[in-house]
Amino acid sequence: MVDLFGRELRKRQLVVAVLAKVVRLHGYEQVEVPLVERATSFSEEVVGRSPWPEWDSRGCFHLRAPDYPSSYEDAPDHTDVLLVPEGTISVTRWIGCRLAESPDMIFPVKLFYDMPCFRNEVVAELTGTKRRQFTQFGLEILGAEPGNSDVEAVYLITRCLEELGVAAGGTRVRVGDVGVFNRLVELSGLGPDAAIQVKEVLDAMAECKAGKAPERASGLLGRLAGVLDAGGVSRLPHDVWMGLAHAGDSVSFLRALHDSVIDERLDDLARLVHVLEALGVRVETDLCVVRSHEYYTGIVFEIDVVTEEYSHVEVGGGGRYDKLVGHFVPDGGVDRIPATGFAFGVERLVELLDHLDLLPAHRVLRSSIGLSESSAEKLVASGPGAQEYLSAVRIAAADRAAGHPVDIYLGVPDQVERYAESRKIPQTVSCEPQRADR
Ligand SMILES: N[C@@H](Cc1c[nH]c[nH+]1)C(=O)O
Repeated sequence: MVDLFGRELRKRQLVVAVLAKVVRLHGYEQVEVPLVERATSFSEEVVGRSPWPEWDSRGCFHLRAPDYPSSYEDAPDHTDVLLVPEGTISVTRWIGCRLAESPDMIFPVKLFYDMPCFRNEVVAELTGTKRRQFTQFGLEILGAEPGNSDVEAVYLITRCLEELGVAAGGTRVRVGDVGVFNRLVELSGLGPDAAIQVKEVLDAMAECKAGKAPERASGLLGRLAGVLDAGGVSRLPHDVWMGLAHAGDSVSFLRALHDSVIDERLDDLARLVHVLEALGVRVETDLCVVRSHEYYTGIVFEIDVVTEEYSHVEVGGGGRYDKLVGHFVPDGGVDRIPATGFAFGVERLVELLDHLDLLPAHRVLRSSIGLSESSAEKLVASGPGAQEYLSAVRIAAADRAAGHPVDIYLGVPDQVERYAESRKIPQTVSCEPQRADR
């Protein structure tokens, strides 16, 4: 975990502010959730069988919070909680509880959030953008059937990146459908543990195909063959799994099965791709895109930024999760609230924007969208007296009202110039003491 200050912090704030501006413009409302969440929200029943998050349950920070009933002298009860590893669970828990209070809630509900998340990454794997604390900017559309809501989620990803300066063709969205994966598991008679191993391999293969550490591919294919053999999978489904993992165009392997469930999913996927292309989104289909979170139920996608000289695979991802909200409606009774969404890893975004030179100093310091902290255009050189400060506030008021940041000097008197210089504040004005208004 790191401390952030100055330019680095402002970069992140700028990116989040741009993202928030885009999604607000599209009618999304911000939601803020706590940093801890009950461990029960992440139980296997809710989030599925694969270890959470990212294939290993040790990847979460678990805590036991003591609850003292009425004084610290009382023996405490305990609540098992964890530091949130992502936003979707908390947001769906919130909406589920709200739904119980107001059953006539009007759907869809369009939300976004910007929140710190925590994952206990292995120390040797920590990097500048893979840290144990990171920021997610996410968006959820709750209570909307598959179709246009998926289009909107994916389209907004491209709009967000465009607004940050990434050219439209630079954003690539890889789409798949976990419904296809689930059906193939069923057809090939794979047990739950084997299915999770296969899913993990496909997830990694999707990354390889997208260009991230492609040298892993042959090892992954070997591992897949091993899992399928150990699971006693018969010849045809065996070949389909291998072909799916291996192929650039995994759709044709699946079409060859002539299975109505799979065909229907592929038709929906083709429709989604068609609409996205009409919106100018660069989209590729890859059925190896399955995502690690098991709450997904349908369309899933991963977001890359790929230009001629630069490639960042997976700056974010998302998908449909039609069965999650129901788990959080107290007293049950709600089986399906269709929902979709995505999240960006903000640090990854900052890194790639930096790489593409899209966060130059003037943009970070003099952003037009509300980053005024300490990037003052003017310094009012106030002295230590209260009256001087009141004058300075009056002097600063007009500029501030017009949106120009003004800093009032609060240091020792003979250091004003050094201060202005070191903070690179272009203009310093002195202030004459005035009498305070009565
Ligand atoms: N919560 C998901 C992203 C997402 C948001 N909505 C749907 N999916 C993640 O952390 O990867």
